[in-house]
Amino acid sequence: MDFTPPPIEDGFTAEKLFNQGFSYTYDDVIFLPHYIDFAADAVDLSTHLTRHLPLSLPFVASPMDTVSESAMAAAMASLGGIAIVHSNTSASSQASFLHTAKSRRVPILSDPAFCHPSAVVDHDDAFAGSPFLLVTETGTSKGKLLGYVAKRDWTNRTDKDLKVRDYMSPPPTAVPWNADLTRIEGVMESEKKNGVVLVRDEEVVDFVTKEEVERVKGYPRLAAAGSVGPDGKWMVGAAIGTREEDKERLEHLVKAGVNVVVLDSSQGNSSYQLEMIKYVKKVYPELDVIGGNVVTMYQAENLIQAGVDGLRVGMGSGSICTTQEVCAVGRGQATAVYKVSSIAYKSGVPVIADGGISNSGHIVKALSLGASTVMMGSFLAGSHEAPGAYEYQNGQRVKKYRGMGSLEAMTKGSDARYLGDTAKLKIAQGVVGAVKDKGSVLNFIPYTLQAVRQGFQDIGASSIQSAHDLLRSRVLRLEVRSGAAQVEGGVHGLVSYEKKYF
Ligand SMILES: NC(=O)C1=CN([C@@H]2O[C@H](COP(=O)(O)OP(=O)(O)OC[C@H]3O[C@@H](n4cnc5c(N)ncnc54)[C@H](O)[C@@H]3O)[C@@H](O)[C@H]2O)C=CC1
Ligand SMILES: O=c1[nH]c(=O)c2[nH+]cn([C@@H]3O[C@H](COP(=O)(O)O)[C@@H](O)[C@H]3O)c2[nH]1
Ligand SMILES: [K+]
Repeated sequence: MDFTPPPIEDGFTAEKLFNQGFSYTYDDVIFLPHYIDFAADAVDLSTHLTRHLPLSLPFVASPMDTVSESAMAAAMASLGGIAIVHSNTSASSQASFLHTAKSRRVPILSDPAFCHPSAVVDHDDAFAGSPFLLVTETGTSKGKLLGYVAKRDWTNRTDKDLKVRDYMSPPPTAVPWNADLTRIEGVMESEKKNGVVLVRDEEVVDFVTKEEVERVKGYPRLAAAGSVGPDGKWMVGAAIGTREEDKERLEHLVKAGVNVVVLDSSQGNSSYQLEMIKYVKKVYPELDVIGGNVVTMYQAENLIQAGVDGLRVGMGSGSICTTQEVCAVGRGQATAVYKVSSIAYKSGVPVIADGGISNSGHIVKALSLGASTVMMGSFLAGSHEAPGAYEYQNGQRVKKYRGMGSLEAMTKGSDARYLGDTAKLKIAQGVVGAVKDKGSVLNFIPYTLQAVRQGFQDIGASSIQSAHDLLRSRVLRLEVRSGAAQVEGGVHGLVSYEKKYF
């Protein structure tokens, strides 16, 4: 890697560009290409989420209730990234997201329901949204497995008044919880079965079908390892708030093996957050804590002094955010990422660029302006792994995606934090919407990663660290794009076209 500035002065350094009184976002700026002396495949995108938590992929799923629950957590960890499970639910149910994701080493999750052999299943509520009902001696996940009922078969039965034991299928073969796809597939083949159950410590954790194994096998393979913590399980993060009751929530999460916590707030530079950072670091010194959100150097410095291990950057930049409109505060995301990173790196605190990512170019920009990872909401919502069911809107298959500060999300759980304890008037800082079906993150994340590698190659950065070095040694040059330049940079002048990336 060559860090000598090009002999011919051209473009602006980030330092100059971001100190002119404008708030810029990703689309405003464009990098000038540099010099290529390595292959795109050689670009190493491994990184750190926090001081002590390495990732092989710089991608983080946002703590939102339409993005990150168990399935997203297992999928992101299997790819080498991580998900932060949301806290818009009870502490025990948030802990169960961790438990479920950490109970397997494959990104497959059918979340089966359980029942007793003498149960009569006369309503599909018994399946709790899962395709399978597992029948155990105790009627819970912890008893001996006696058989199972597939919802598909149950729906066609005319004798639903019978006890389950009278029509259940025999129990599938058990496989240890941490078996990988090859092993699971091997067992299915040798036993000539179309499904197996994953079992851990006498607990049945899931039912894996051949169909699901085939689906996952069809996705691109990443060379990078999955994110496995010191406990040998998938790494999963969790969001908490800054109220007294969040200390109890944290205790539940720590028991469930949480690998990192995010103090989830739009304005992290508060006495509440500073106190919570100190509390977490004192009570759980081994646990890394991410503070935020911040967009200024001053906010960042306060949290760094309080002891954060990572900083989440972004205020009002999210696709569902209305904070800048409602509160008149925030910052253009490119400026925010650059400014916060320029102070955080001096203390070795990694920055998470949160919000506003809608294409691979935005990821290249975030990482090259100093972030170590990107946190995404809308980019991952609408995927197979996001919570919720698909529906149709104007003939398009979509999934719901909503802001955590939308009226709907607040009504569901974040009421206390939004209303304050005494406030009577609810003001939303987010909207409820829908995003189109994107398929599985296991499919589109590897392609996105490859696009990011190509961007890195163009600017001459062979790793995230080298991108940061290019930035700080003033070799990286950029410019602001005028409105017309932005139009020119997009597809233009065609009567019709189809945008297809892979
Ligand atoms: N990144 C962004 O631009 C934004 C994100 N959001 C998301 O919405 C959700 C909620 O964000 P916020 O409203 O900022 O949550 P928050 O919990 O930080 O703040 C809600 C209210 O509770 C108060 N509060 C917090 N701790 C307190 C304590 N210990 N005692 C008394 N009052 C206390 C705060 O001052 C604020 O008035 C989060 O998921 C956040 O990520 C919301 C708006 C903007
Ligand atoms: O102003 C806001 N009101 C909200 O209701 C809200 N909910 C989430 N967020 C933030 O947006 C980020 C996700 O943004 P993207 O969809 O652009 O990835 C998230 O990661 C959050 O930082 C909110 N911001
Ligand atoms: K916005």
